[in-house]
Amino acid sequence: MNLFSNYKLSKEILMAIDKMGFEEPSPIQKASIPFILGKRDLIGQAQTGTGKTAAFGIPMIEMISKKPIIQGLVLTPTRELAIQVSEELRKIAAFKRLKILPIYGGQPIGRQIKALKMGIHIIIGTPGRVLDHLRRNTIHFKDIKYLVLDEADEMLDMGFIDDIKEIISKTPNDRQTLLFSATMPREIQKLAKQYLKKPKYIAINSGDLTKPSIEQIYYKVLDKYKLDSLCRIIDSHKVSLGIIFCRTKKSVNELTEALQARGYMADGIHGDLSQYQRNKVMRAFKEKSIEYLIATDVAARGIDIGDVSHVINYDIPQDPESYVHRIGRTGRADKKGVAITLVTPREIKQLRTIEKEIGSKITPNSLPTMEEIINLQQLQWKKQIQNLLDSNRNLSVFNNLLEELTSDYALNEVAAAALHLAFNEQTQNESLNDPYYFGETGAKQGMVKFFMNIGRNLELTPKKIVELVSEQIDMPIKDIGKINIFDRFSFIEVKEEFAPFVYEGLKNYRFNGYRIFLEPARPRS
Ligand SMILES: Nc1ncnc2c1ncn2[C@@H]1O[C@H](COP(=O)(O)OP(=O)(O)OP(=O)(O)O)[C@@H](O)[C@H]1O
Ligand SMILES: [Mg+2]
Repeated sequence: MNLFSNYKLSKEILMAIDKMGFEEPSPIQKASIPFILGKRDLIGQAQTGTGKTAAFGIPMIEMISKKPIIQGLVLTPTRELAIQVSEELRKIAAFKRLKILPIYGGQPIGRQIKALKMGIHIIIGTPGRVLDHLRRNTIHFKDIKYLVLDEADEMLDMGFIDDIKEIISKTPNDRQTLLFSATMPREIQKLAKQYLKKPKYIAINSGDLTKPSIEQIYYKVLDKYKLDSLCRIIDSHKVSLGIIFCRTKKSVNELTEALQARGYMADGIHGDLSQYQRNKVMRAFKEKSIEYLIATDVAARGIDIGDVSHVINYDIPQDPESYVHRIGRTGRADKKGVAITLVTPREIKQLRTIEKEIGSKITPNSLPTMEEIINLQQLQWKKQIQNLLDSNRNLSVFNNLLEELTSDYALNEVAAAALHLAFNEQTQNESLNDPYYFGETGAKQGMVKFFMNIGRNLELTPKKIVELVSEQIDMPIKDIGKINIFDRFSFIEVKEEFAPFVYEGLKNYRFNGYRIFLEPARPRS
């Protein structure tokens, strides 16, 4: 028996829920559906991917009458989310046959005006475009009974607040108002009380903003090796679909180009692209014709694509809320997911702040070595070769070539050379991540000491060494530790968490053609 039938829902709605494959209500649905049916205002907070859309969608669609006037309004912060929410609500309303229309910027307004004349029941819109229609008098909200702010904290955030206030002022006072988000900062709750009548506050797992089904890890990387590090990371994980977040539109463009040039199936999305392009990229990603979606925070909130196995913060998010929403694009409904954050030396503090705010730990991981990646790739090659051989595909075009080669070389030599060529030059790169020693080295507690031999770089003054080292690790050395210089031999002692950066930044460093030799100080025996 479908557990949704415990609620006072009509047959049309229950049939739709059944068809959507929902067997039992999620915790936020359990808590909100009866409450909303009871006509009360509500602030609902529950983790990402736990069904907040249906939590407001089911009772709202239940209560809306078939009379063809606009009775429901859902506001969302982005166009992609408006499209997605209207798709989900259409499924819920499939048998009741309500007309549901997304209206958002970037779409020809004429087409929307025409559609609005078709007798629409529910509008899902972005604030700017909704306001545009209100001002043109092409939309009327005097019969609105239900107003939902999805991603309420984002919606009420400074940039949107005036638009939202103006929209709300055009709706009747006796409307029911519902706010939903995975994050609900305290200020927002206060502000919300202005617009809600005696709202009930429902929070599911509010102490733990992120889901245990999302594995959270981070890698320490240096800015100059970021792209390389990213490639190593994604090559060593089994990514089925990945969203890679960048801070700016420019870095989305640059990373997209760099990944495409390296043969990854990647495409970018951000607010400066045409809506046509944005829709095209989203569709390609959903259909899996691209594997990596490179995005700004425009894709951070609400987007629900079930098979996203990995979210990668190429640039660390600006605030803990953004982190929560970004990583919530994976591990949705009952699925598992992996969230990876790249952290440069200057960003360590920010990572700690995020950890503190979200109330869970982000585990450090070390970059896979070249050897590990080669092993992994060899496995993939093996599989591909086996598949090709098993497919009985006709490969006779190579017979002549093979005959010529095998008259001079052994067959296994020829095969190995062919594999080498196919396998490309990657094998020649050196590892970025040789293991280093973290033991008792005479370093102070919580510090790691490296032995540094500057070879015959005799013109290196102590001041110059400090300067060069700071430059290489992208951080003033005085901020993270110190250097002791004794003639050609020196020690660098740094806080433990910065040790990987120092090692990665210095171990292959050359000055005037001489390599600076760096090795972790051995424990005193
Ligand atoms: N009761 C249910 N049983 C099974 N699947 C469900 C149920 N409710 C919702 N889902 C599915 O779970 C997925 C996530 O739902 P939804 O997008 O509403 O999450 P959300 O809580 O709004 O997340 P976010 O905070 O990221 O916006 C959707 O694909 C939805 O269809
Ligand atoms: Mg949502």
